Amino acid sequence: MAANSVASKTARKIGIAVQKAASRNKVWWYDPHMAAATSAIVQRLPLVDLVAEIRDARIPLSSEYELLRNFPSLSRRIVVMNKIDLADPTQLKGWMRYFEQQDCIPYGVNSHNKDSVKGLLNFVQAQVRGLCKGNHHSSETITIMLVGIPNVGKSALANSLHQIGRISAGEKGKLKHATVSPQPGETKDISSLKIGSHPNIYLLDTPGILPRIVHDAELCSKLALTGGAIRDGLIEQKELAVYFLAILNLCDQYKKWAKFSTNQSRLDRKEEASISSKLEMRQKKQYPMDHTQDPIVHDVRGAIFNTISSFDGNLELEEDMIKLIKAQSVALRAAFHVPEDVGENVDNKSVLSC
Ligand SMILES: Nc1nc2c(ncn2[C@@H]2O[C@H](COP(=O)(O)OP(=O)(O)OP(=O)(O)O)[C@@H](O)[C@H]2O)c(=O)[nH]1
Repeated sequence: MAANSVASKTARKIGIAVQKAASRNKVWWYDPHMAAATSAIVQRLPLVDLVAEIRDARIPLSSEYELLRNFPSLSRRIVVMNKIDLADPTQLKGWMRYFEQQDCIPYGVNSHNKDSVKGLLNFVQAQVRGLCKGNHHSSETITIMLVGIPNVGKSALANSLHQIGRISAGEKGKLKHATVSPQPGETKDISSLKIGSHPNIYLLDTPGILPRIVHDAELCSKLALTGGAIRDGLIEQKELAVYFLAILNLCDQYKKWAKFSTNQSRLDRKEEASISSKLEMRQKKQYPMDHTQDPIVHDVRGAIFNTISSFDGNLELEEDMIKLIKAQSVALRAAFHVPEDVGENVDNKSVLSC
């Protein structure tokens, strides 16, 4: 279909560009620490009681952790789809069914949300009880290894589970803190965080690992688009924004953002902002800010809603899709408050985080 062709052509272009840039500069994404971490993980994998593979809920297939393919006999394994706040709920249900059919135990979570993490903790504890009951385990200590590609949120999840697990077990003492960062490759060593007592449950947070070379160009562009696994600088930001808008323009996601359109009264939005900022204040001490409450995110969502809903072209046609994307670039510059004298090469990546 012509409309899809804008998205897929751009995806291919981005993927190939990433691969070329990576091979030309011999940088790829396989940092030296990944080689050391790989052997440390491979040594420990058969020794842990449970493996939790963390994937990005938006791209659960593309964020597969390749290392686990070498351990087909590893039965004690769960697939945790993190960042569900950024994923399409309907698609997520489909992915849950898909993983169940693959004989995996799937779970969806938002590691920035306390209730969601509590749900995961209960789920993990139930798995641990199952292990103990089935006589798979006799010791007082259970270890769970968190594995995944870079930036899927392993450390964020480890911190939240550690914090909630310690509080619910009534344990005092200083909390540990794994490094969380929007840049990939920040976790360089394996660290252990306690998340439960009776039995003691320890999480091993591991550095994110990607395959040394990614041959599939479209996979490269998906990893680049979801922002994180592949380092900035290898990707042409403008192409990435076009790819993102082409995908967004083809789905119904924007309809949810009518409330951010310029037609909604400013008063309603102010009231909404004040309620959410009170909520935010309460949560801020323990959890990172929920990006969906950011006024710029509201403006960006409003701009996207306005441009798509007022567009009367045929998105099946490539030229119309490009016309809409051009109109969106103008509207988004305003939403991001980009001064008029700043040229075309603005960092378009910020739109991806909205
Ligand atoms: N929206 C959203 N962001 C998340 C979530 N979990 C983590 N993040 C963000 O994703 C980014 C990466 O999180 P990390 O915990 O550092 O990821 P990691 O997998 O440990 O990364 P590496 O150290 O590269 O292996 C950070 O900016 C987090 O705040 C989530 O559930 N929702």
